[in-house]
Amino acid sequence: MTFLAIDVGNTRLKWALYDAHRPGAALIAHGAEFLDHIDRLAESSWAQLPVPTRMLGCVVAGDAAKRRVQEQMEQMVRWDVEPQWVVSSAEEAGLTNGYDHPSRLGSDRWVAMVGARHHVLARGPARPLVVVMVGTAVTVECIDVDGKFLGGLILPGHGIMLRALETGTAGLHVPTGEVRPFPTNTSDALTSGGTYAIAGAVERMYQHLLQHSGQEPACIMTGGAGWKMAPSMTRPFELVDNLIFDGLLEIASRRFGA
Ligand SMILES: Nc1ncnc2c1ncn2[C@@H]1O[C@H](COP(=O)(O)OP(=O)(O)O)[C@@H](O)[C@H]1O
Ligand SMILES: CC(C)(COP(=O)(O)O)[C@@H](O)C(=O)NCCC(=O)O
Ligand SMILES: [K+]
Repeated sequence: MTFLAIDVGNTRLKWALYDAHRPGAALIAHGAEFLDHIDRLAESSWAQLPVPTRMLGCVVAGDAAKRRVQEQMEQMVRWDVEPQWVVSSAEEAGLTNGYDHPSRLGSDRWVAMVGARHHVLARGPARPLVVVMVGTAVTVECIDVDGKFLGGLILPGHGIMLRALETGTAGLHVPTGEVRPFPTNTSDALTSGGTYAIAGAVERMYQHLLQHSGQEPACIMTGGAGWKMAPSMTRPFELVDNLIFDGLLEIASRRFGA
């Protein structure tokens, strides 16, 4: 009973094939493609793959991207698997959704929160939780000790911040710099500005959650650019590579049964 997990973000599609649709399943193969390259998945990365029995994904890159992924799945002659996509809901896998309109919450955020909550529960008692996802955009979610998603921030990721500054000013066209406490050149000033904007926003949410719960939150970070942020955080953050896949496994085990 192989399981294909797919996460279509605004920059890249990430996929992973597991030997079962349950938490802790063994990873058989995985990969990532920029969205422009979705249309060659069938003839490249997926060509030699064992046939998936079930599939579950999350997509925030729009309906056209979703259709292109489904087209690739249809092109796989030996595959006979129905594409299923997570939609954020009021409740899922022990998590409750405090969003004003639960279905408007990005499904990648919802799935990552499911993964993070179960990551904490697998290690000990429930704790309040800050989940940071550093992708095209950055999201910072707060979950209370009972598993209620209280709310979260959306801010621009590194790339968007730099592009916004480049296009919005006359004099900011410089190579990527280093993160410095006291930047003394334009490159370092831009790179440090972006990094500390994110770190500062996260710190603020940590404080909100600490104040709300009266208990130190656990902190988990994920996403393609998470490793860039890790050294600049003000609190100890656990960097988890595959939080979205962990969430998809958790949801799949409930949805598809044993
Ligand atoms: N090898 C890489 N390929 C692409 N983007 C990368 C890579 N390493 C880090 N990044 C950064 O990660 C971001 C994309 O992360 P990702 O989690 O794939 O985003 P999304 O889920 O929004 O598609 C990019 O904005 C880029 O800054
Ligand atoms: C916030 C996001 C753009 C993040 O996308 P990503 O950086 O993962 O590509 C995405 O989760 C989204 O489109 N959300 C819908 C709006 C919301 O969550 O409120
Ligand atoms: K994402």
